[in-house]
This record gives sequence, C-alpha cells and structure tokens, in this order.
Amino acid sequence: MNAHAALIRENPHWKPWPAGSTLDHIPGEDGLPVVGVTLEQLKDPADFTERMVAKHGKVYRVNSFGGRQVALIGPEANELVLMDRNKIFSSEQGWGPVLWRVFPRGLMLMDFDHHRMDRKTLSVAFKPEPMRAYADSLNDGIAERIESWSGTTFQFYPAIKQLTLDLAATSFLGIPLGPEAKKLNQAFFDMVRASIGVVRKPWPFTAMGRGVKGRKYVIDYLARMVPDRREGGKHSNGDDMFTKICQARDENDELLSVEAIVDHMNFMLLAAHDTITSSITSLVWQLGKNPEWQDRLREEMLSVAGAGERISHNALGELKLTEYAFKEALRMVPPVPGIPRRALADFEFGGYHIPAGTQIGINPSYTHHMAEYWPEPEKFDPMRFEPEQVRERHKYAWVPFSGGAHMCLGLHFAYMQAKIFFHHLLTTHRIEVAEGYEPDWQLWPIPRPKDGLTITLKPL
Ligand code: HEM
Repeated sequence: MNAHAALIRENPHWKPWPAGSTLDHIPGEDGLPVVGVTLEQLKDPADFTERMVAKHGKVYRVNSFGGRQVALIGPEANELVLMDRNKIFSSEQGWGPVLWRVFPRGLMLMDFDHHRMDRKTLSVAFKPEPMRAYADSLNDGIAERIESWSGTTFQFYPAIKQLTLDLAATSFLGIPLGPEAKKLNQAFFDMVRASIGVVRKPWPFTAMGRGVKGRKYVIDYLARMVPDRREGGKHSNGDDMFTKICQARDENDELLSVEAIVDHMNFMLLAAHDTITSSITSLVWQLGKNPEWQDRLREEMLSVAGAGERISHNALGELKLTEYAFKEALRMVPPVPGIPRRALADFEFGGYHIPAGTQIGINPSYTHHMAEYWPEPEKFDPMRFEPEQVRERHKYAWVPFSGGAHMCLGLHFAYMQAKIFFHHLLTTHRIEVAEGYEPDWQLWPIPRPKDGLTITLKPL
C-alpha cells in the first residue's frame, strides 16, 4: 500500500490500514496480483456488484484501488454507516485516498466535532434569502443558454457541463463570465480530472501534476478575493455563495480563516459541479424516452409560471411532479454511486466481525435497483416518490444525497437548479431522441453517457 503509506505520512492522525489477512474470514475475491479486481470493477461496476452479491452475499471483500476493502450492501448497511450512531466511520479517511491531494479539508474531508462546527457555519450560504438570490442568477443564465441551443441537435452532456460551470462562476463565485472565469474553469477541470487519475503522485505531465497546479491557481485566486468579499464585495453584488462564506461566523462569532474559506469553497465547487451535470443529463435522457412525462411536467410548470418566464424560488415548491421525476432520475443513475468510509473501531455487520482501519464502501447505485424495494427497477416511474409510497419504503433504500452528518449540504441547491432548468427547457421546447436510442453510460466515478447524449431541442 505505497500510495496509502504516503498519505499516512502526510496525515499522521489517520489510522493505519490493517494487514489484508485480517479480512480473510470475509468471503470475496483478490483478483490479479497488484491490480486485484480494479479493472473488472471499473469496466462494469453494476455488473461486478451484482456478480459479487450473487456469489458472496451482502458483505464481501474485494482487492481493489490499492488494497483489500469490504463492501456492505443494502439499506440496512446504508443506515448503519451513514447514521453512524457510534461515531466510528470516518469520511475524511474514507474519501482521503481519492480526494485529499486536490480537495483537502472540504466538509467531506472532515469528521465529527470539527466537521459539525464548520458545517453549521457554512450553512448560512443555503438559507432562504441567499437561495432566492441564486435563483435569480440561475434563471437568467439558464434562459439565455437554452435560447442558444434552440432548434439544434447537439451533445447534451458537454453542453450542460459547461453551463453548470458557467453558472457556478456567477452564483457561487460572483464573477462575470469572461477570460477570468474561463481560466478558473480550466484549472478546476484539471483538478477534477486529477482526483480520478490512475497516477496518484503529482508528477509532471500527469493528470495529478496538472491537478495540483490547477489547485494552486484556484486557491491563490480565491485567497486574493477574501478581504474584498469580507468587506461587502466591491467586485461583486454580495449575493454570491463565496461572499456569504467569507462573511460567515462560527459558534464563537469568529470569521473562518482564509485557508478554511478557500478549501471549503474549492470543495463546494467540486461537490456541486459533476453531480448536477450528471443528474440533469439522466433526467433529460429519461424525458427523451418518455415524452408523456414531458407533457405532464410542462402542464405542471405552466400552472406555476409562464413559458420561458422566470420562476421564483418561492414557486419551486409547487413543482411536485418535477421533483418526483428528478428523484426518480437520481434513483436510476445516482451521481455518487458508491460512498467510502474507514472504520475507526471494530464493528459487526451481517454476522461478520470487521476490524478497525478497514476501508469500507456502501453502494447507493445497487440499493437503488433492488427489486424488493423498487419493483421493475429499470422502469422510469416518478410516482414511486408520492408520499404514501415513500412512507412504506425503507428510509435508506434511496440515498443519492447520502444521510446522517454528511448528508449533502447542497441538496436544495441541486433541486433548485434542476427545477429552474427544466422549467425553462420544457415550457419552450420538446426534447427528442432517436427511436430506440440507448447511450452507453460510464458509471464510475460520476456517471456520464459515453457518447455525450445526442438530443434535439424542438421549439414549441
Ligand atoms: C444532484 C446533485 C448532487 C448530488 C447527487 C450530491 C450528492 C452528495 C453526496 C452523496 C454527498 C455525501 C457523500 C458522503 O456521505 O460521503 C454530498 C456531500 C456534499 N455535497 Fe452534494 N450532491 C449534489 C449537489 C451538491 C451541490 C449543488 C452542492 C453545493 C452547492 C453540494 C455540496 C455538498 C457538500 C458541501 C457536501 C459535504 C457535506 C458534508 O460532508 O457535511 N452538493 N453530496
């Protein structure tokens, strides 16, 4: 575990990984020397999990991504790990091997008391008043971009990815679109690439090398802006998330340090970007395949605001069917298909003893397709999210936003952006996809259609 050893040297408070042999009693597979089962797992993660569960059950061991780890499958496992009643599952050390080098000290890379305190401080940026201001800026940016797509056939995934990044420049950072935003976007793009790169050391000409350079650029840029934003933001109108975080005060009435602000903001951009892109793409795909749902959502939207008109933050709560449809898209293709943790103490699950230090993972993607909770799991059926059906289901059978202490802080932002986007799209256009079109999805680390998802937007 060389990569792990280097991380522990830089983070001496992390628990050492236990010797692989301490997991011998758990059924599973070691695969090939060095790479283990990593390649098979990456090739088709859904198929791989299905095969493993069928052969070994809902607790199994794999040797992948640099060492042995244990998968815990199903809603009960999700509840145990996410609720973490005994405070034994570390998110920092679970995500650390993937994210620490380019996105250190973001909320997901913190645990327990320190995490709780920073999370409370950051939550001011998601209160109703700032959310109303973000909604205004999203309405403008989205309406303009949809206009530019009108009547064309194009690859939706790269287009929505660019739009989400551009919207983040204005609503998150309060900077206008232009050369500066473009440079920041490129640096940020390099960082995201690095976090999923195979080479984990920042050598020149590798994704990690570019990512670490990108990180330096973003961090320096944000740090330079903090003093101005603390004083009310001469260079922005003060309505952006970055300004709110610069001015946020903790439980002791202290401002966050410049380093903390910059690390949190940097992580926030990561947490928001590919997840929103992925989920809006999968709903566009489902609506393309199920045009009757376009009609149902359009009717609902037009009862709330006129075609192509601004929809206010207050009116978004009325878009019930739209919310069910978005939830169903998040069920079918969860943007975060697996959630890692590290066990800080021994624990028992499914009749197995799992030792302290073990890297574990729960699997929202598999849980979201378990037929005992989701009859006909491959069918797009938003009505699964009507309150009566929700009440009858296991609470942890649907976990696209995780749960417990680390539940997504930006989930209301995600609903808001999705609802505003689909309001503008569906009240002015019809989404068309070719008959029988089924794009191939790359499911890991964040799902995306490999061909970019070709759609046509027909003006109504
Ligand atoms: C559909 C879109 C999104 C999905 C599916 C999603 C999913 C998730 C998941 C699964 C986690 C927790 C992972 C864990 O428990 O280890 C998480 C955490 C987080 N998300 Fe989101 N997210 C989305 C959008 C956003 C947006 C738009 C923002 C910011 C505006 C955001 C900010 C965060 C933050 C700050 C955390 C860390 C919370 C903590 O550790 O306390 N997310 N998200």
